[in-house]
Amino acid sequence: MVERRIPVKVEEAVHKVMEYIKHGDVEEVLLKEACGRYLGESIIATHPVPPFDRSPYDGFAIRAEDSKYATRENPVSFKVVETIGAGKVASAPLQPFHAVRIMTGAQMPEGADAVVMIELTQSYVEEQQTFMSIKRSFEAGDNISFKGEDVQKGEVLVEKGTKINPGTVALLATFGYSQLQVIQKPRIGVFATGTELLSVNQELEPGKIRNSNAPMVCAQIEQSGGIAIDLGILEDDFEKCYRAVGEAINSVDFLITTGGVSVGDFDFLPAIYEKLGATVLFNKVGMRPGSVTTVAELDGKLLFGLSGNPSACYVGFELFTYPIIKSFLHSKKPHHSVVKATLGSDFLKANPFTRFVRTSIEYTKEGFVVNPARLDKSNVVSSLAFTNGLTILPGGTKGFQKGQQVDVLLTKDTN
Ligand SMILES: Nc1nc2c(c(=O)[nH]1)N[C@H]1C(S)=C(S)[C@@H](COP(=O)(O)OP(=O)(O)OC[C@H]3O[C@@H](n4cnc5c(N)ncnc54)[C@H](O)[C@@H]3O)O[C@H]1N2
Ligand code: MOO
Ligand SMILES: [Mg+2]
Repeated sequence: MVERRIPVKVEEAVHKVMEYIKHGDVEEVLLKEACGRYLGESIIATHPVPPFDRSPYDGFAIRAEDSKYATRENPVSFKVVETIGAGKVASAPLQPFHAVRIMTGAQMPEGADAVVMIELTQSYVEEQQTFMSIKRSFEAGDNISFKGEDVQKGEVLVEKGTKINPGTVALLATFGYSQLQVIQKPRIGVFATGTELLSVNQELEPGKIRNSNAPMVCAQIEQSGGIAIDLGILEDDFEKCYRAVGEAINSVDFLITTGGVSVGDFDFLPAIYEKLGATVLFNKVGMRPGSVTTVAELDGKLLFGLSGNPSACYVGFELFTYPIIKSFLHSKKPHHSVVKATLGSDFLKANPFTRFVRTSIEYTKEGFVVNPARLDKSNVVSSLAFTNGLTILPGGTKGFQKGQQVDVLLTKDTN
């Protein structure tokens, strides 16, 4: 008699897994290696940005009050006393009716309180002295990029647990972080189980297929910010699988197996979890594909028993393993984002379980539109190449029609 499994709701299954969140420690990396990693320390502004008042234009720094009576009919002239490019500072405080020719990014001379763009001035030379004149007045503060206008000293700019993007790298560089603390990546072992499995470089043989799950899952792990450790293929042999799983768990933060979790004669994972003394969080989820996804816990470590069917394996990872990886990385938003979209095709057949349709989501003038990515069956692999989201069709007695609004889980890593 086959054991009857009680399905748990998807949200409940996710909730159960999230009770075993483990947060990663920090490690130091060079700034050039930091993009894509998660901040292990908050970035706090150690100085204002810009650190000094500076000119946002190529022009002339003046005292605004000297320009008060400048008009088209009565231009006011300034003696140009020096020229400073970015990186240089004026040699002396600015005197009345003097101007410093100043370039974008250069520090404002002491005493100057406005900048006139070059295009609004006329320069001329008299007795070997350069002058410039202007035909309108300026207010104090005109055309100045003020110290601290971008960032105030002491501001907490980016919090620990934020994914570092090229913009974050710019900020880190601004504050002199040539090296910084990031969260260690979780090490995740992956076993593909199945006597039918060949490695990628093997020729097909009768009854055999190439192992596509492990390379896919390793890519999913890497894309989510973890380190994938491909532990190879295990034939469906209880003792061999039991020993391999038992040993591997000690050297990784999480362990994924694919296949062998259903009720077949050679589906050994349930018995392996039992013999290992692991606590099974659930072994059936009210979803399609991936209903047989099983998650167990042993000594605080999670064992993800993903389904062998490629599409079910993919979905199981994105729903359960992805948020655990993100949580390990201290992400404050560990789950994939969900957006509203319009169904581009009919799904008329009702299903008691929540369906996660591998979907190609497109952004059109009318908003997001979703269509199934090729054949929507648990055992297909081809749809996965065109999947960038999972359309969530709640279980029930009704089907869904083209044009209906649905929720879509974006599987592209946006967090
Ligand atoms: N009597 C029942 N049979 C099945 C049930 C059920 O409830 N009762 N559930 C079905 C569902 S749903 C799924 S999903 C699969 C799950 O099977 P397993 O997770 O135990 O996986 P396997 O049996 O090992 O393999 C299933 C399928 O996937 C192929 N596979 C396995 N590993 C890989 C890999 N690394 N790369 C590519 N393809 C792989 C394997 O050859 C099988 O075709 O069970 C149903 N059966
Ligand atoms: O678990 Mo199976 O993937 O529901 O199709
Ligand atoms: Mg099976």
